[in-house]
Amino acid sequence: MSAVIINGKEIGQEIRKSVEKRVAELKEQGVTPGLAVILVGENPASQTYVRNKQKSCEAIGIYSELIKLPEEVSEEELLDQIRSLNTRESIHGILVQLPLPKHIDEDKVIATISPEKDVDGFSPISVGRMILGQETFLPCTPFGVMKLLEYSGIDIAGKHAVIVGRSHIVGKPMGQLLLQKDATVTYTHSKTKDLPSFTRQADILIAAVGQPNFITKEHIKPGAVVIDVGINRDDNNKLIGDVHFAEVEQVASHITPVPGGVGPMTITMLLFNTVQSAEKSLSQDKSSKNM
Ligand SMILES: Nc1nc(=O)c2c([nH]1)NC[C@@H]1CN(c3ccc(C(=O)N[C@@H](CCC(=O)O)C(=O)O)cc3)C=[N+]21
Repeated sequence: MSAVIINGKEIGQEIRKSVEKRVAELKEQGVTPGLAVILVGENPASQTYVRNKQKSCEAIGIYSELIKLPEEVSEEELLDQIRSLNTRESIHGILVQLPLPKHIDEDKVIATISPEKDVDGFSPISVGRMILGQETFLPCTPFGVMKLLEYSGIDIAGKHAVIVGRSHIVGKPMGQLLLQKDATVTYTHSKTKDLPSFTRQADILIAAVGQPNFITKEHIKPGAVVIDVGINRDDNNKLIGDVHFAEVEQVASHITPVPGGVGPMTITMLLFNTVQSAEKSLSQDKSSKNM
């Protein structure tokens, strides 16, 4: 028996089509959704990601603007750029590509992005709203995973979800979103003792470790749903996940591949959030004019 492979590329395409329709409707009302991407320095991986984000925007009619800053840019100058984007009406989403150079305080930078334009969902206000179940932008990767589960017809309520990894941008918010859908959630991490004893209890396993092929069949309960959030490069610079796909595929009921699983969903939800932000600004505009 082998697992159903959850096709993130296909599900992402389907969602992008509906986002594209919303872009067209916004344009009919005179608004073009706009995303500003700030890239600091010359990190080749970051350059590739940013290019992909811009291409994806262009493909569905979202305006995207790249702000390239040199590696040595001062923190204050970066903060000024963000403050100026916060007030620009044509910009509905602001994304600061991570990681940032060491001399810049990442927390401070993220906290400067207006929560109303924080389409990454990384700011403390956005995270607080998410945990309280309030209206906010959800972080794109965990949001994308929720969509993968939904489109694949996987029930969450009452299921035991085990998260491996507790990063601010994936593990932590992932557990919160699953909790909101009534999963029983266990967080595990690098200090967890006897990891397999936890992961083997998972109906839904989220691997967000950052180590290639870390999750093997010994970690998996037969019939589990396995979501691989890992993006690692092997010796030949090939993209591989945190899950040993060939092995785990034999025991899981569903599994996401790398590439073609969670990755394409991350960008899809960024587009989704940007369009959502533009729609919101339009409706607020209308209501203020009616006052
Ligand atoms: N502020 C910020 N927001 C981010 O969302 C953010 C970031 N910084 N820094 C870096 C990570 C990484 N990330 C990915 C997005 C898409 C793919 C993706 O589409 N991957 C494809 C393959 C791409 C390839 O082949 O290189 C896939 O998995 O199928 C991967 C990784 C967003 N990140």
